[in-house]
Amino acid sequence: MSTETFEFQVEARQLLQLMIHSIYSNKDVFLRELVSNASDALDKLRLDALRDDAPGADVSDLHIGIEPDREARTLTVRDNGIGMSHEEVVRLIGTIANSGTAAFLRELKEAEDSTAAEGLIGQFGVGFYASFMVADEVTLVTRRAGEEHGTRWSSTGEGTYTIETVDDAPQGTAVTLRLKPEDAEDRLYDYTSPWKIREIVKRYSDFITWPIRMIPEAGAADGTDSTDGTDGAEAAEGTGAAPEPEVLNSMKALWARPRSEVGDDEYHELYKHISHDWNDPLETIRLQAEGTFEYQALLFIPAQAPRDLFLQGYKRGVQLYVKRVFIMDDCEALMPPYLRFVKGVVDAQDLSLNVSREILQQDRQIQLMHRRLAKKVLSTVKEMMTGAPERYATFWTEFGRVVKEGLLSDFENRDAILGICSFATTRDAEQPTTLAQYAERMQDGQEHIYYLTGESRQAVENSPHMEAFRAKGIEVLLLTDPVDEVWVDTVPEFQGKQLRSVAKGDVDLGTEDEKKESGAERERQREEYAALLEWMSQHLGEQVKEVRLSSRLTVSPACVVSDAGDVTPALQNMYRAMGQPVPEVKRILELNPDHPLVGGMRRAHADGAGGTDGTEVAAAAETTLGENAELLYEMALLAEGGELSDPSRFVRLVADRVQRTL
Ligand SMILES: Nc1ncnc2c1ncn2[C@@H]1O[C@H](COP(=O)(O)OP(=O)(O)OP(=O)(O)O)[C@@H](O)[C@H]1O
Repeated sequence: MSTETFEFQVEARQLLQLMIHSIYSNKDVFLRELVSNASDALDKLRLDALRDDAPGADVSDLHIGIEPDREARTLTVRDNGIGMSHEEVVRLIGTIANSGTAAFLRELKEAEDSTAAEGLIGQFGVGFYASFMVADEVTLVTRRAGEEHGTRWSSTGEGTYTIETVDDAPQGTAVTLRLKPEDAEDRLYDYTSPWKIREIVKRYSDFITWPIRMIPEAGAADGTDSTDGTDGAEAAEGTGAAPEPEVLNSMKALWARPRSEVGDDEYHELYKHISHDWNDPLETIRLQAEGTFEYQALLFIPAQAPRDLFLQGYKRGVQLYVKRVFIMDDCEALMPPYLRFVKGVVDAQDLSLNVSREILQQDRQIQLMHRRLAKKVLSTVKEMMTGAPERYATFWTEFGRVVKEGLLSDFENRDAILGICSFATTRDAEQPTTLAQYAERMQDGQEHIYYLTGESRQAVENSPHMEAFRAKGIEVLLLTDPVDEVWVDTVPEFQGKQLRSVAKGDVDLGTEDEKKESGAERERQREEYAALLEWMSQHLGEQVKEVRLSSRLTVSPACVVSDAGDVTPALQNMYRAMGQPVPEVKRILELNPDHPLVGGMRRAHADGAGGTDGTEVAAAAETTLGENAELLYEMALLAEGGELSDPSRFVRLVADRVQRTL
């Protein structure tokens, strides 16, 4: 058979270089990755067989074999699972399809020190390629179950790999590593040592539901003696010429075992197996449902949000098992989209092994399960808030943005979701607040929970809309996630208190007495400014629906606000970005009557600039006043971080005025 040579895809090559130069210090995990892949391959084959979808496959003794050969310094991990076709080998082993991994590689390039790099790699896991941490050549021989020919893939990890067709490959996949020399200082151990293999499997792969058999000294078959082990631990068990395979794992389904019997480490290893994350999870959640519809769930909240969490095509959902048999990955029927970061296993007793995604979506029991699991995740986070505030803070930083999507979709759990939200606040530069804490601190006479949405904390905090609130010491929530623009409009209240944007509608702050006192003064100003406001409303009629006096400004001359029920500009932009047409909604220009600029405009208007006496002087004055009105409006837009429709005209008008001061 002819041997073909292929080049690795660029990203794959980068990743291999990293593996060869070993930026990850714990090299033992290569074996976990190979066993994990082998286990997946066995799951897939069993499932196909259950569905009569694997003609010609042998499912009689499914297992994983580990074969060390001390003499040849090789280690082989073998499974008799689904295997790969020639095309699959090229597609799956030579390229990196995972978008998260591509993003990871970009970041890794930027990471300066090796600890940062190790942290990053832990976040993604690299699967099969981890072999190159411990091997200088990797050979994979595989035959897809039911197919006649097999494929041999081989590479030193340097840029190319070879592929050839083979005739005598057994069903499944065997990965043989030519091991690098032992180097304990670099945590590169002797991976032909049965003792080491036992230890690694026990630590990382004990729960794997297939037998992991070690065949000590595979080399014995070609004449080497299996009893010449040098480890003390091995010498004791060297029993002679024909070593029996030894099953290394207990195969117990962790989710079915009582909590008291399982160590946290074991849970964490299961998490790593199903999530491909190399780090421990933030939280482990166990749930056992008894009764008519029996199931067990073991759910995990990762410690870090995956990079592709917000990309289209992100696979959500947990693994579904039926009576200990793996049925599917990413079972989206079991988790709502806003909890799509939750990983784990759900094992149901009363489902058919043939169950399909479509059936699951409609199954009433599954819907009940979905509700129960969502509630359980939310209540766990709630407990974290009080029991482990630091862990909760991590949770919120990583997943808060996603969880808030639930406010738009899961009405049944809205209060529970609001209860675990926290928000940046004007009260504290670092420490966020919950709504309950905010409500507790509300001042006498304050009726609403105030917030402002925007692009960044700085932009929101410096927005003119905040001035009166700052002056009166009223706390405002600073909402800067895109999703905030949307949910605030759909959540009417929290504990009977309305949520109100400081940039929308009228604001009426202060105690009853203060309101009464300021009422008379306001009335006077309203009369004083009536003519200017009317003139400006007309002059700026294209841009705004009204010009009025403001009670929210103390420093700035003007600000732009929306009517209570109107869509904000940010939301309009979001809809537009999604390709949805939105009509332009005009906003309201509010003026600060106590600002000298606004007072000056009133006088200019009263002096005849807004008049209609038709003289040339009056016409010029009106043009100037009109331009000033435009500038005032545009300055207000800039102050809230908005954009101008004609920036060059704005600059020209400002330059003209600056010039006159020189
Ligand atoms: N023993 C095997 N039997 C059958 N297919 C395999 C085996 N090992 C790997 N594969 C195929 O190759 C693909 C890539 O494997 P690899 O370990 O690189 O990544 P992964 O397991 O998909 O994810 P991760 O990189 O996060 O570990 C797998 O998804 C699987 O389809």
